[in-house]
Amino acid sequence: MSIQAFLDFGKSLQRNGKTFCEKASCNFLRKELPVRLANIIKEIHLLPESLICQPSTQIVQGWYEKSFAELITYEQADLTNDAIVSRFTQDLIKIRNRHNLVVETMAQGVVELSRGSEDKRIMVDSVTRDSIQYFLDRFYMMRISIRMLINQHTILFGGELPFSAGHVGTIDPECDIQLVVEDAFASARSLCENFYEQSPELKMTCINTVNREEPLKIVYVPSHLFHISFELFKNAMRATCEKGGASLSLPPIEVVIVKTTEDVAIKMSDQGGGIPQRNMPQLFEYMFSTAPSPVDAGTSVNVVPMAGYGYGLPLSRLYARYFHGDLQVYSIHGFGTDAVIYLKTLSESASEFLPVFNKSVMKQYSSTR
Ligand SMILES: O=C(O)CCCOc1c(F)cc(-c2c(C(=O)NCc3ccc(C(=O)O)cc3)noc2-c2cc(Cl)c(O)cc2O)cc1F
Repeated sequence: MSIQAFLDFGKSLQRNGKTFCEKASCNFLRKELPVRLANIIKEIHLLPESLICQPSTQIVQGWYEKSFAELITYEQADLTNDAIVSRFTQDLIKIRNRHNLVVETMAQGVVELSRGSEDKRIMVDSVTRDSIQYFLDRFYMMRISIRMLINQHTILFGGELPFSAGHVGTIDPECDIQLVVEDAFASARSLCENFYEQSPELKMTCINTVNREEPLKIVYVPSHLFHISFELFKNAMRATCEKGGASLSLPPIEVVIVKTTEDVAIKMSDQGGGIPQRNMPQLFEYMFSTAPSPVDAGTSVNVVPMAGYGYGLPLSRLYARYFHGDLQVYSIHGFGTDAVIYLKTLSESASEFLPVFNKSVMKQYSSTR
């Protein structure tokens, strides 16, 4: 699906009526969701045995198999029966809630593997690490796509409220990029103030090369852009405050947003000291991110780290890539870091970027089986 297709379907409710559209949406989802779940389940089976055998991985696998089994009971259902259509929508809400903690539970499975909870002899070799990195990128991207399909349906038909008026499901047809980025900055800033008792200022420049003097708007999912921006601002503020120490004036975080006919680019530049090039690959690694967190290391539990080895960055890159955008980080060690979010300007070009399951995928795992 492209963002435009999601939008067109949502807008067709006025023309075709809600009941007709809910049946059409059910008919699409009862085929599409089991296919996406089946792809994930097939790929879980290809994981290194050392990860599959972990208790938390087993829990996640069980959730996917249970949800698949529930959805395929609708394969031949009579969708002219309103009660069945309504039950399908309620079951989607139940399935989405069942999977709310998949990221954390899967991360726990990776931690259990790293700690060798089952068998101290398990060392995570680089081939296993690579296949886990490959799997989790695909696994979490598929999860983003499944939750997008379910959320669109449950907001349009399940009585769940859209984020605000004018939105079509989770999509804002006129998403004001500057406002969402400023919102994310404010949220990260209050977290920063609580933790560091200081925070850098924001210096923002907006350039709209398509319609000068107009606000920079595109059709997008504001919650995705907020999630990505919030994560990047947290990192930039952490580096700036850690480097700045108790100095009175911190260098600002400079944001430049540029919209052209092709792309929207959002660059966030900080003077937080940067990272050595040798460390850059680790930023996006799930295995690195799940190293025992500062809290695990015995720090007092009330110390909530600004950025605590979470999956924040790799997941943010998946959100950016989901509709064919990207997230890139350029760091100058000794000076600071630039993080750039790229989004598609045209909603027709912003189509879902889905992992496909085929023979070449199986080769990616073959060396670990
Ligand atoms: O919780 C999560 O998922 C995010 C966890 C991630 O947490 C991090 C974090 F917030 C910020 C940094 C960091 C540092 C740093 O820390 N520099 C100090 C140091 C100096 C020397 C060496 C060395 O010699 O090895 C390493 C670091 N410098 O720039 C950044 C930085 C990183 C990103 Cl992705 C960004 O968007 C903006 C930034 O300013 C690194 C993180 F890792």
